[in-house]
Amino acid sequence: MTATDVTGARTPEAADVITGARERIDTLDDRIIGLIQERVAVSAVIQEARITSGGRRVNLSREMDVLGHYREALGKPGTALAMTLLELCRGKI
Ligand SMILES: O=C(O)C(=O)C[C@]1(C(=O)O)C=C[C@@H](O)C=C1
Repeated sequence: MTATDVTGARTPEAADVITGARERIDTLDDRIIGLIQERVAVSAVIQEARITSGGRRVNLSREMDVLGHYREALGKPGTALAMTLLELCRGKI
């Protein structure tokens, strides 16, 4: 397969742009995944402390703040993203 086939571009110049930009996206995705894993670990510390103290795993008022933060930054899809992050961090509720 040629670079144009793989990228869907119709010219070698466009294929070069796409190939370079995809490398940057792959690097960004690796960083995003690393940050998500870090968030999961920090969230686990909070939940553990709360549960050990006799509290509940989930704190809905804080989740509303997190959802609002993402919605303000990213719009409606931000809410869906935050819900997915919360599910990764505390499991399904
Ligand atoms: O901030 C907390 O109290 C947390 O437990 C962290 C966190 C989160 O991952 O953002 C996870 C579970 C809670 O329901 C609320 C928020």
